[in-house]
Amino acid sequence: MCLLTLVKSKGKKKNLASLQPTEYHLGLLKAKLAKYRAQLLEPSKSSAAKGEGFDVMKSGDARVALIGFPSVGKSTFLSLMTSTASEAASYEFTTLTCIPGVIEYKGANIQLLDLPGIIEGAAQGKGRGRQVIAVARTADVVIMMLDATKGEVQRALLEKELESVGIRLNKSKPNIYFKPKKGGGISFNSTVTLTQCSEKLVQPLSRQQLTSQVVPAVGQPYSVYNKIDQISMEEVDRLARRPHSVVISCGMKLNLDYLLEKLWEYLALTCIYTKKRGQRPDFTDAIILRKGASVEHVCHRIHRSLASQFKYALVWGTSTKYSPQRVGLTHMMEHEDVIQIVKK
Ligand SMILES: Nc1nc2c(ncn2[C@@H]2O[C@H](COP(=O)(O)OP(=O)(O)OP(=O)(O)O)[C@@H](O)[C@H]2O)c(=O)[nH]1
Ligand SMILES: [K+]
Ligand SMILES: [Mg+2]
Repeated sequence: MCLLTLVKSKGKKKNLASLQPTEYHLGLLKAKLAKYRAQLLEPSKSSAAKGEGFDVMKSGDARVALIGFPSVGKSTFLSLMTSTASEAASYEFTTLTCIPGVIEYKGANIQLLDLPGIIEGAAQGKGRGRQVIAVARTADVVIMMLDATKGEVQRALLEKELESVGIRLNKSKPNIYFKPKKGGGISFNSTVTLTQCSEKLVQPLSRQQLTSQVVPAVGQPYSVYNKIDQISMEEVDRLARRPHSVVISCGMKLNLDYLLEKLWEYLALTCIYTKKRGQRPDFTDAIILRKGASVEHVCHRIHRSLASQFKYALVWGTSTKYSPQRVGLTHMMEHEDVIQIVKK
């Protein structure tokens, strides 16, 4: 629900008016900080050559980045899961750039990115840390790949690195949408109760700052402990029970299917099928959207101008009370719903 509508309709004008001036200044401060952070993450001119090969085009329905210390098995994993071969070897820093591959799963194309190993201090620019972290920020899900033989040490260090650059850990993405208004400013929409920000607070921020700060680019990272062929059964058992964790062995191809299932859950993609009037739904070609997508999102995916010609839609599936149900643009779609759009 739009925050402003909420404020007006429920007569809670106080909410906006009582925003502390300090909060407003905090908003400005965060905007500045976001700018500095963005600069920090950009490779400096002299190191431009080092950044070569990191600008991989986004493709497919979602992007997953592999982050981890050297030689944990990131490249081995990419080569196993995709048709791309990424060189793997027993020495550290085998991979020096970003290598993209594609996982095809349940009709979706998931872009998987292999990256160089990062070292402690990556966030401050050690090694290729900045470039790697900058790529991680563009991902829908980050897989923290860990060497199971190194126990918990790697996980704690890696979490510290990622958190120090503002990558939110183990928190789901907030459902906040925004777009620039024609007359200036930003229109703001949220499906959750906001505790940390408000419409007024985000006005001083530019679109880019909003993307990087208010709506973090990265969802929950997932810990994947590789090389379980090298540890005891007890240790496998212990690691597998840790929250947000999956144990695998690339070497012995163990538990990879389970990892894919979990990854799919984590991505929480929503498959929508379309149907023309008087015809059966087209189950061969799903529209794949992120969780929390509305009818409006579906329209945008079909055609840019469809939302403006939209009259109503008929929806069959778990998102409706009865099927079909006549719904408007703001109706939230659920996984495997069928939709028929009626134009004006
Ligand atoms: N025992 C065992 N070895 C593995 C497993 N997965 C990968 N390896 C080995 O670990 C070494 C490093 O693998 P890579 O895939 O190059 O690791 P990486 O994380 O890409 O390394 P960098 O690119 O150097 O950061 C190689 O010798 C692999 O054969 C596994 O499940 N078990
Ligand atoms: K390696
Ligand atoms: Mg590698």
